[in-house]
Amino acid sequence: MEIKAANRIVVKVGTSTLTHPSGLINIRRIEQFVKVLADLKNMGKEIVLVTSGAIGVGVGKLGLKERPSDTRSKQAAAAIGQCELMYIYDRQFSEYNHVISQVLLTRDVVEDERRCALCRNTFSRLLEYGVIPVVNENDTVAVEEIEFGDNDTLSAVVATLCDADLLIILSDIDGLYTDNPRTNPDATLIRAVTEIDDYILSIAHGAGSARGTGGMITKIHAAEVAGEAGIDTVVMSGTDPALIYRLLEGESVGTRFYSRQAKPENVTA
Ligand SMILES: Nc1ncnc2c1ncn2[C@@H]1O[C@H](COP(=O)(O)OP(=O)(O)O)[C@@H](O)[C@H]1O
Ligand SMILES: N[C@@H](CCC(=O)OP(=O)(O)O)C(=O)O
Repeated sequence: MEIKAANRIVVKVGTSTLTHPSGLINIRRIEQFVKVLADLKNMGKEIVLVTSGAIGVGVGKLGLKERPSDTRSKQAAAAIGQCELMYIYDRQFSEYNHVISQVLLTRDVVEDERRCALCRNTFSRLLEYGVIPVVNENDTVAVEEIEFGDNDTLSAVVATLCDADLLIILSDIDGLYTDNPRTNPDATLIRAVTEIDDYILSIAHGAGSARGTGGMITKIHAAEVAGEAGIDTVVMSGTDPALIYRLLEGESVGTRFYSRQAKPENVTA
């Protein structure tokens, strides 16, 4: 599918895009980001937002000096931060007259047919109502993402559950490079990936900052999960949210992972 034609879009934003190096929320970034999503909605697109940041916001609210390293404290911080995070989004989206909803999930919902169907029903009705679902992991009942990872895999699961046309993963880096550009200055950006093979898996490494958790490898796994459902994934920088417009206008932005069903004819990886 041409990116321009994508109508139902899942956008995932991570902690390192939403927060300053201090760990506190990056107000300007969130404002710009919400404005772009609200505008896309006004253009007729259906938007589902998968957002991290609960722990970061909770840490700020508790006045802790740094992000805790033990799971129990991270769960508590997430529980505290989640409502503040939703309050921030609700206030921002309300400025543009958009209604949001909170959906807390665990990525294993897809393993149970009934739970999977319940999630699908909720998403489809929310989208019919014209609401923007705002999704995060339920960190009280699952700890995989806060212990090992990120919300990247969750975003792919959500894209599948919503039958999305496109998954956009906003990162602190502008796409997949031939090596981690933070450690190898000669690494170059890969514009298109038509197959997630051993080479692609070998160049994707872990997180690059104290606030990032999954790194590139979890984004590749997310692209794999989405790809199996016929959904393309774009990994791109979240630094300038307005870049999403350029992507949706058809410009080559970030790294595009083509799903199995959507291999283009003239793309070189
Ligand atoms: N091949 C690669 N190409 C690009 N970034 C890579 C690669 N391997 C590892 N990385 C690291 O992955 C990081 C992005 O993931 P992460 O730190 O989890 O942040 P976020 O979830 O906000 O995108 C990059 O900043 C970079 O340091
Ligand atoms: N669900 C948690 C943690 C998930 C997390 O750190 O993900 P990410 O920032 O995408 O690597 C939160 O909202 O803080």
